[in-house]
Amino acid sequence: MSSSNIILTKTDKTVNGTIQLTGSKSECNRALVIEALSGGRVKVKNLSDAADTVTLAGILNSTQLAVGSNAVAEPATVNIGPAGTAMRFLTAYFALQPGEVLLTGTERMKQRPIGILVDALRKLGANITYAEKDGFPPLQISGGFEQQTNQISIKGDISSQYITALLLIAAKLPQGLELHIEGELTSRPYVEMTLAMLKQAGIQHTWQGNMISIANQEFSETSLPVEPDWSASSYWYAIAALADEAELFLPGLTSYSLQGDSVITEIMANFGITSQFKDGGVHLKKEPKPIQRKIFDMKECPDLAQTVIVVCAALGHEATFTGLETLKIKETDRVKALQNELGKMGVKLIEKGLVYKLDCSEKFIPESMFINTYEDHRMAMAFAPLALVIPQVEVEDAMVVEKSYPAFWQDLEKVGFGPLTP
Ligand SMILES: O=C(O)C1=C[C@@H](OP(=O)(O)O)[C@@H](O)[C@H](O)C1
Ligand SMILES: C=C(OP(=O)(O)O)C(=O)O
Repeated sequence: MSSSNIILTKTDKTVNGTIQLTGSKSECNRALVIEALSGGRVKVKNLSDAADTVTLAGILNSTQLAVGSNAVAEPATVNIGPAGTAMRFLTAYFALQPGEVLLTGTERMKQRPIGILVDALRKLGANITYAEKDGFPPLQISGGFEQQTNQISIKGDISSQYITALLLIAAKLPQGLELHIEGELTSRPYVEMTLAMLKQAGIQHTWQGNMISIANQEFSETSLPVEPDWSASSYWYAIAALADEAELFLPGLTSYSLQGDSVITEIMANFGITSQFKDGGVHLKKEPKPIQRKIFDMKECPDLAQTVIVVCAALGHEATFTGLETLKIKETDRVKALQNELGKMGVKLIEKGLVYKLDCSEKFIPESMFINTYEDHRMAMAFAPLALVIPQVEVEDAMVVEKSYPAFWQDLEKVGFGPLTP
């Protein structure tokens, strides 16, 4: 598929089908770093085809080979593209590995803050300098260091990815790590996912109050299976919510998941979507009912925010949203991007301090709508379901979905969204 726009139409408002989702990029990215740190004792199972994961796997493979052949004497430039999670995890990983690396990414990556993580790693003893702007990638990392302390304090309210990055390397630190989380912890389920996966890989921890401790210890010989991506499932829940009738089967998803985004089942129950776990997956069914819930807190599931806000806008449901603070430093400023695009159907997302209110009083359904995507996969995927309520939806830069869900458009085509005109 070319990197051009795509046009979606869906005249028939019924959606039926089976969609096999790719693996969770969050789980995969953790599993890959754990595999690399374990020296191959831990093996990843069901690698995702998300571009961020493929990029990370390629980098870890090539840099491990380079270390083996002593070829890292020359500083290597490592370009992580738009993958924020991988950027943060690799910063900690390369700080530990011997060798010189210039770690960089897209122009947007150079605007995504990393100072909190760099400060923490420097306190541990790591040698990291900023190649351009203080506090932001690219980073010059001179890997391998003598550990200065095992006590680190870190702010918890900007990104949980900094915390995960430190936890992933903690067991390899000679003195282990005692991580004190300052203030509120955002995206908490992602930290829980990290600790659960480390545990599967044989790494024990304690978490008491604001303190997470991991001693120096060995990884076990084991495999880490990766579940399908619950964040990706959210677009199917949105499609079901906007369809007249929907019956969908998503194989491989189970009621117990390491992914906090599995909370989409509870969120979408408010929109009449039932989730039944059987046949080795989840069955979604639409059973129309009035929407009751008025307040949605997205702090623990920020990647679902766009999906849920677009569904509310399309249904004219004037809900209130909290926990959107971190959206401004993701692939784009997602709050601004949502405000711009919802504005094209007369819906406003009004910021009042930390609370956002959806105002649908001037909402209208245009004949066609052009969706700008701001190099953000979730803008493309969250707005695509609008083709069920707007006769024609054109989505800019269709390839953007590759970051986490490369088969998204093909999957839409399977259930009758079309013609998909590249
Ligand atoms: O650790 C992870 O895999 C992720 C953590 C979250 O980021 P923040 O902790 O920055 O909110 C989430 O938005 C991102 O897509 C994936
Ligand atoms: C925020 C996201 O990813 P990352 O931070 O890894 O770029 C995302 O996938 O929504």
